Amino acid sequence: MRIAVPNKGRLHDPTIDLLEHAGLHLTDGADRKLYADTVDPDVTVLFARAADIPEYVADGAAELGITGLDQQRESGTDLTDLLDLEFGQCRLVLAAPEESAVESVADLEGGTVATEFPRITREFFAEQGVDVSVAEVSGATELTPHVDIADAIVDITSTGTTLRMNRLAVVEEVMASSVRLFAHPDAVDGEKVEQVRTALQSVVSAKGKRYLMMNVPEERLEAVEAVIPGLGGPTVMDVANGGDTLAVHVVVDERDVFETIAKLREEGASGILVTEIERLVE
Ligand SMILES: Nc1ncnc2c1ncn2[C@@H]1O[C@H](COP(=O)(O)OP(=O)(O)OP(=O)(O)O)[C@@H](O)[C@H]1O
Ligand SMILES: O=P(O)(O)OC[C@H]1O[C@H](OP(=O)(O)OP(=O)(O)O)[C@H](O)[C@@H]1O
Ligand SMILES: [Mg+2]
Repeated sequence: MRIAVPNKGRLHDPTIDLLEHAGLHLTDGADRKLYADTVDPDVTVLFARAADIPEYVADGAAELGITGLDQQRESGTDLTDLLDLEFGQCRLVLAAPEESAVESVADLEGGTVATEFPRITREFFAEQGVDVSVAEVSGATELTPHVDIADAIVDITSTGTTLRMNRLAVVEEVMASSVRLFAHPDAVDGEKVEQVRTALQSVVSAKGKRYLMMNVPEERLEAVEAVIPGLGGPTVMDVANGGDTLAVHVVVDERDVFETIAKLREEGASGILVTEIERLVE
């Protein structure tokens, strides 16, 4: 089975990291190659441009592909979105020069919009019932409204720095995107596909979680259990030669850790350890 992954750009490194954390180690390096083997003899990684990955999967060159939802929408391919990998979060927005009269989508009627995403842009304006001409560019989109090529742009933003630097203001959000695991619709039920999906899911699930370990005097167990949030009950174990001390282990949301630790200490827990979790199969 083949997985198409970004060969360069901002999605390359986090995608390789994700595969590694999921246990799908690349055995022969990721640099400047078309293919790489993984520790699983049935899984090969195919490197391609983020924008080309949907086509690779649609054409059957790979059963799975990892790329941005924006790229899949722009490709017009019919793929199954198996899993949100929760990185590469960004928004496609309609933006116009800060000093321009464009304040709403309707203000662009009869105007020109420059973008690297012509399909998404056409669909957006068609849905809004606003007639524009779309100028397809392949980079530096933010400059086009300042050189009379376009009245507005549809482009990616995340921190907003690039728009601000180019004195552009958001008029409307077109879509939100993040990196997804896509499958060819005919491959969805494959056993290997499900194995890979589960492995990647386990890394995504673990990212926002922490593993807490602590010592608790037996008579404080109930009080400690009462302040532990979520994810089912804790694991409680005897401590060898520990008298009436118990070891309590539990998985909690990362954002709850700070508050939970304070409460655990109040209730008599000690020796509290917090660790990251590599994978969590729910
Ligand atoms: N600033 C950003 N923040 C978060 N995600 C982003 C950002 N810019 C792009 N992305 C996501 O990464 C994907 C690929 O962007 P990237 O810049 O790596 O590729 P590219 O510009 O198409 O690469 P190249 O043209 O060099 O092949 C985008 O389609 C989008 O999903
Ligand atoms: O809101 P911001 O945080 O400023 O991010 C937005 C910018 O990020 C992307 O460019 P990238 O850095 O990938 O460079 P590129 O134009 O070479 O693709 C995108 O094309 C925007 O220009
Ligand atoms: Mg880019």
